[in-house]
Amino acid sequence: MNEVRVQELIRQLLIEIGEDPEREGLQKTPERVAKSYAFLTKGYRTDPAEVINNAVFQSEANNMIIARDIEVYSLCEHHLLPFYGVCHIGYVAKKHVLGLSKLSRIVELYSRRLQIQERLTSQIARAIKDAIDAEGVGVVMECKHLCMMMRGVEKQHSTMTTSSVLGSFHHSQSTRLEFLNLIGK
Ligand SMILES: Nc1nc2c(ncn2[C@@H]2O[C@H](COP(=O)(O)OP(=O)(O)OP(=O)(O)O)[C@@H](O)[C@H]2O)c(=O)[nH]1
Ligand SMILES: [Zn+2]
Repeated sequence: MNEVRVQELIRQLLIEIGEDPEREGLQKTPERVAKSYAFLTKGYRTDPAEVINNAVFQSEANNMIIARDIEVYSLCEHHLLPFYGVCHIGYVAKKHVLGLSKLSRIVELYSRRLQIQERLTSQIARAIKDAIDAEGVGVVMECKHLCMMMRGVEKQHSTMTTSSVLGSFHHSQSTRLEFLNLIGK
């Protein structure tokens, strides 16, 4: 991302919305916004292999591993407004498990992009499945979308829930139910 070009675009945007980019409070705004977008979209410039960083460990146990309430902040691709909430992840390993922090890092990798919640949910599930050849993966995400709260239909209390289930979480109802039970759903 070319931050200097983004700064100029933000300056133009300020003018178009009727602001004066030279007034004191706005002088550094293009620079701040460019930095902010670089962070909020860093997922495009992050290499999945680097994120996982070989934190794949052998394990014979094939019980279910759960990470609950991982915070999610993303931008909706329709309005560039935030959606945010929590993500719950479960998987059953075949031979390998992932370093615990890597689940959160995979969430970051895909949430720091322009997204719809459905795709974000399935990309996270797929990345975990592929990284360790898991027997099954389940991801449930619950988010609030500012594009529905502060504009548009202006619904303040609605939450969107999405899920993606792969492998045994897809085929086996008992595995899926165990997952939903463990995440408290
Ligand atoms: N399925 C899905 N829809 C989303 C997500 N984020 C935003 N949307 C919806 O995308 C739709 C875009 O609809 P459009 O009619 O093209 O855009 P709009 O006129 O701004 O729509 P309103 O929000 O209804 O004012 C809206 O219904 C949004 O609520 C998401 O993550 N998943
Ligand atoms: Zn939106």
